[in-house]
Amino acid sequence: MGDTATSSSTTAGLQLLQDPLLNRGTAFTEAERDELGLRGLLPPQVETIEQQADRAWRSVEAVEGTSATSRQLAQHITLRQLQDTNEVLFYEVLSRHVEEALPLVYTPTVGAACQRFSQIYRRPRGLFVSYPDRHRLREVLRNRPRAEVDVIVVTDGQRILGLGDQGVGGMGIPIGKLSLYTAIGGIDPARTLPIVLDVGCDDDDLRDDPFYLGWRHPRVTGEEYEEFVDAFVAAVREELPGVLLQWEDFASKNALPILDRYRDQLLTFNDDIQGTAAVVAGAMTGAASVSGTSLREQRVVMVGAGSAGIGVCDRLVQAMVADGATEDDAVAAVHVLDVGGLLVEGQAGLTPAQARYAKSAEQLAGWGVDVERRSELDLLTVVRNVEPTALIGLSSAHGIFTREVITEMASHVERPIVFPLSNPTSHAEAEPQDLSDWTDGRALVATGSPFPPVEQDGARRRVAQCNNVYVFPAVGLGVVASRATRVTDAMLLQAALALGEQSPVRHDPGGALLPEVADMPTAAVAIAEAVARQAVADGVAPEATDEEVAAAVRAARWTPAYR
Ligand SMILES: O=C([O-])CC(=O)C(=O)O
Ligand SMILES: [Mg+2]
Repeated sequence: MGDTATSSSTTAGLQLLQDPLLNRGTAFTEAERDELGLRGLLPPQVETIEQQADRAWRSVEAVEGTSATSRQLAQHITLRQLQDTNEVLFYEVLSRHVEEALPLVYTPTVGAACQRFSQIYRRPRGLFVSYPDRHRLREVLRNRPRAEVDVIVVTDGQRILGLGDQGVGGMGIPIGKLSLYTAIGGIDPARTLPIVLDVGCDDDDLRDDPFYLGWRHPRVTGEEYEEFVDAFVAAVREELPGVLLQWEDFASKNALPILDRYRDQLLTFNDDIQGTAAVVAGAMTGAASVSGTSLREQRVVMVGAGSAGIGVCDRLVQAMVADGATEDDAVAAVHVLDVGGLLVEGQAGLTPAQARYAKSAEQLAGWGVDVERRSELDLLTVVRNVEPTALIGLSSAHGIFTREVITEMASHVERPIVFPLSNPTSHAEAEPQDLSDWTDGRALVATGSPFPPVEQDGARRRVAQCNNVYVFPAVGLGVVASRATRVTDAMLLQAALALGEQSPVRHDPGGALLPEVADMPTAAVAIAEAVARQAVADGVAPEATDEEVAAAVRAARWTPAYR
């Protein structure tokens, strides 16, 4: 193993075969083999990309494992190796098998790949920006493997999916997200850069694992952490001005402060807060359209007052206002509960973002409850009094959407919109099948985690999963195509509304609230156009007509082909 420093390792032909962006493997033509010093380095057959993709996918399917999970992880490794060998071919395989391949390169399998990052490590990809290098971050960025970059996805590994602190292993997430920026959004893979900020790891078992590849140190926190993130952002601005910087899987306590600190300074957004909220608002738009109600008429109960829950509420309010509601009315129509009950005015410890939704005694007059006692303002009481059209969970409280709560809700509205969004499955607020059974199939459901189709009256219905993958690749495409310099809230709202327009349930009553995985690349084009148009309207992108925007989106789309 390892590179041997013989003269043969430096031949131009071999170098070409070892560069995943340039390598075409057996697809190099006879003429190219002569021209590029490849004669003899490849078996004699010249193949098409179709033949190569066929072989590659068969090798993924042939992978065996002792359990479903171990097989999927081995398939993930196989696909990652293909990505590190020949990227065009990797994306050709992904585009042909997007439905089967997506769960292998992305969630849920990428979670296992992060947990076992140090065991399954083969080759480096992206940039490892580690705390001990804090005084040389520009040097680190200058060493980036690709000169021109359109999109960075960065994590510090502290809150990887629902799996907690993975330290340097968090790198699997930026790699996986960027694969989808290309496979779905059509971002040129040569212009993507995954980054992990290695600021230590608080999982002792991981840190003490003899194979652990990260900096073996407890996490840097407080001012030191902030200064490091600041230094990283400064280095990015110096080295890659204008790049889209997506924050991913930071712990709640850091995610919002980081977003607030940089959102007006950089082309940036947080995928977990803003991306997820846009997808939920998109699913809600689709649901409202089939329920025969408008967005501005919705009465929303949100269970979960963390940054994700409040982020969803903010985006919904924005959508309701865009639909004609006043801001005051929209905010008044959104009720938020935390573990202690409904958020009420004067409650201790509310953040300003939460306080926006806290209800006054006046607003609760007529409920017949003592506002001083929040424990009386529990979910069932709130549902009984608010008669919500939509009930959303980002609470991690498994099963909190009980039969009693749902039956109560369904007695007031014809098509109750119910989104149990907590991940993973074991934290979901309800099971889609139960929601269907308790409402005779009237509930309009979207989840956070994947669930099997729901059976209703002998028919099977796919359940929409509100994953941010419906939005982030399209935001990237829209931003790159329009040469936007900021990601504005209005751009994310337009992404949500454009996604809602693609909701299959609009033309098929048995359809899901969000598009099929196989239709994501097509949906991404429409969403990207909406994002780009709004960037122009907001003055954060150069002037362009709608036709010019559409043409720019088409032109910006990279598709796998040997050029
Ligand atoms: O990666 C996903 O599937 C969704 C996501 O951003 C998260 O759970 O953090
Ligand atoms: Mg995430």
